[in-house]
Amino acid sequence: MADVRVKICGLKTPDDVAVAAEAGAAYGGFVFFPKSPRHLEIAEARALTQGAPVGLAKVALVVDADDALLDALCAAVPLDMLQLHGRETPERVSEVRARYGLPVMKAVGVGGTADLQALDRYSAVADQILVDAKPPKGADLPGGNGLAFDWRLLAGRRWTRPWMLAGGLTPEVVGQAVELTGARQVDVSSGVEAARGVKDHGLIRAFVEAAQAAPVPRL
Ligand SMILES: O=C(O)c1ccccc1N[C@@H]1O[C@H](COP(=O)(O)O)[C@@H](O)[C@H]1O
Repeated sequence: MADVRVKICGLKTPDDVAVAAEAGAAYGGFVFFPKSPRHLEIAEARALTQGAPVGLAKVALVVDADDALLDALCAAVPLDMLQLHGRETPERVSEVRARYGLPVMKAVGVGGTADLQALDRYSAVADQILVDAKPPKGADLPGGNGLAFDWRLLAGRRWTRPWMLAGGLTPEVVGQAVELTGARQVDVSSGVEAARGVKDHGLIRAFVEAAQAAPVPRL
């Protein structure tokens, strides 16, 4: 059985990057959103990603970014994927894919069955979809809040593109989340932190181990 692939998001230091890679994460996420405690300046991200092991796919997380930001980011930082985590329309997803030539993962917030249609819409245009918890009304961040949604909403759902489960995952619950949803990829930020925006290296290792030990059901 193939391992569950893990993304550790909100990496901010060279040690965060090294520990995520050594632990066996497939993706490292770098956040470009000034309201986030995980926000990086482009120069910081350039230094971090240039030193990253080749096996770790480098994902830039942006929120409703305009072309000026994406131009600067893509010119300076060696990236493997863009994660669009705002209110980007399907048309904008297609535009970003075409303009930058990088795979695009579109995040969709799920709070109830009404949100599931959006997953179908975006899976037609994005390379991957990220199924996250819908942020609470008035939240500063559209993700990275450590909140889970009811994973049973995904029961029996399939998409044509690879997808990743996110939202409130921790080393303790990731196994159950994988078992219930059949996710083959998982993403975590808050659940591997000692304080908001500060990664805990022991928790990163524990998360990757728990995710990779989870039995993925044949759904
Ligand atoms: O991590 C952030 O600061 C962030 C900011 C803006 C949008 C998304 C963000 N993080 C993403 O949110 C999900 C869930 O995170 P958590 O594990 O519940 O904290 C994950 O995909 C992060 O990549």
